[in-house]
Amino acid sequence: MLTTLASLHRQLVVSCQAAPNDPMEDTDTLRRVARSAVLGGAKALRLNSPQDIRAVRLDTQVPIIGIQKSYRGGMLRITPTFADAAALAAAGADIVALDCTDRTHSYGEPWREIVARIKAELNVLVMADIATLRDGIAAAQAGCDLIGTTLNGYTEETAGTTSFDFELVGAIASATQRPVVAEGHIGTPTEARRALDAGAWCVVVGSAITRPGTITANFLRAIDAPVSHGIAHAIGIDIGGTAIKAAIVNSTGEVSSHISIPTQASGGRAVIAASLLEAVRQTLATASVHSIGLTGIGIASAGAIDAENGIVFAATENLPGWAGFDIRGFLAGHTSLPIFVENDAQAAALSELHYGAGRGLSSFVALTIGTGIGGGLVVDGKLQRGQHGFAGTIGHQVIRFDGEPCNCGRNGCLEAYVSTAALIRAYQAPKPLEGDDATKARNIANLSIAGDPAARAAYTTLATHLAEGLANVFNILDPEAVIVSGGLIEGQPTFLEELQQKTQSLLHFGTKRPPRILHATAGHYAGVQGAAASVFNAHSE
Ligand SMILES: CC(=O)N[C@H](C=O)[C@@H](O)[C@H](O)[C@H](O)COP(=O)(O)O
Repeated sequence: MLTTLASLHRQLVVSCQAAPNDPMEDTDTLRRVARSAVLGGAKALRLNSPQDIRAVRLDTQVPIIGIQKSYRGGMLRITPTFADAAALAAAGADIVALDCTDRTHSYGEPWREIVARIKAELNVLVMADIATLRDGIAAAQAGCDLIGTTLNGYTEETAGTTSFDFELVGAIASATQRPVVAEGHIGTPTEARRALDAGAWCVVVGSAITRPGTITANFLRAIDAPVSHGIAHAIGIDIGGTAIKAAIVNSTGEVSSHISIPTQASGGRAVIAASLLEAVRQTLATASVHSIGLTGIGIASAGAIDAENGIVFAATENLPGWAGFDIRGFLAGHTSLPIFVENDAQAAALSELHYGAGRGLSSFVALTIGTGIGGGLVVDGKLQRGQHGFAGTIGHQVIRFDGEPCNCGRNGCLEAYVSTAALIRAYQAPKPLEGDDATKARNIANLSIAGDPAARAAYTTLATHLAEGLANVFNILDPEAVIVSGGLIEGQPTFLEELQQKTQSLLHFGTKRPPRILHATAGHYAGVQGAAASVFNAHSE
């Protein structure tokens, strides 16, 4: 039996079954399908009923996983009794699989009893068909030899899952140390390979190989999808400290079906990840309802991002526990769409490049001013991420030696002088403002727009400090422009002009090369658009 198990390691098992009442539901037909699969290289088969097993055994000695499907009471149960298991073993199955989910079964015997009797009375391995990690752990404790993800998506708890859950495989493998069979919803060779790389012992593929009706329907779905006239769509997601924005974005930058979900950042990594998943699920569902074919999912997140691997390299306590999180790996367990991850400020720069003030520019720096300063750097029409994702971190250049404390732990960073908090500090109010920092800053912004001298003076202070930083940027990089954005400076009548003059006066040979400072035009959804742009960019490369 151990050699059977060893022979399956990293191999493909083909499930040769037909849906009830399908024209393929015929033992001789499935026998031929099985023979063909073995000729093609399948190292094992999964078959339903003693009858099919006996027929296929006449042709091949490859291991057979035997099941007895039962649909009594309208509910599918795999191998509901010990007698079923014994009949499968007698017909030639090497492995008997049975339903080990913890849902209530309206008929048959308790699965633990069946497992115990198979182990005591039959000379076969036992495979647990499960739906969740919890089921997998229980099955391992009950002594099952293999654990298969077969029923993920088919129980009430997991209903709605129509793609393979790569994360589940890894989680069961590490929690149980048992061989895990990746089974159910594996639609392509790439997914089969990915399941093995995610920790599966072997892969079972059924419908994608042996059900012509399902394969045909899949082709038709793609053919019948609305004509897109060359316009692609992607999901764009922007993870911020308070909200996660998500939308469907087309390749011209148009944003639709946008939603916003509270990040609940104080809950830490698991809670933020759950909010992210919810945003992805809702947007995928919307795309599906409207039959919108998606090219991929782009995620913009605060923190320094290892874009190549889709991992958060470093993050501040605005997103507690976020540092080190494998965003791509996490989402890959829930969708087969390709996933791209960018830093949020770098995504905003991408958005300006493709859909905003950066169109037609080949080199620029885009800054977003808010609770801090985010920056993105574009050179020769390409976003520069740097070796660790930190390129464009304009906010942490020191402009005052021993100056104001910065939240990075140093003193005198530009960000300590140009931010929401800095604006509030600079505002010498006749009477103190009410509310939280965001409310206070909004009030100052409105007062300044209305011409209030104290508010205008606060903005002048901000411009004076930002000019120090921008002069450095122009001196070091000599870009075509700097593009600035952020609610704080939107609609401020004289801010940009003042900033431009102050920067020029500090700049080396400033009169010969007046710095070009532009307002961003991508707008409120810049992060979401930029995240989607990273998907389209990857496809055009
Ligand atoms: C839920 C259920 O009844 N699963 C059955 C189990 O044997 C089969 O119908 C599936 O075809 C098999 O699991 C392989 O999955 P997929 O066909 O998605 O590759």
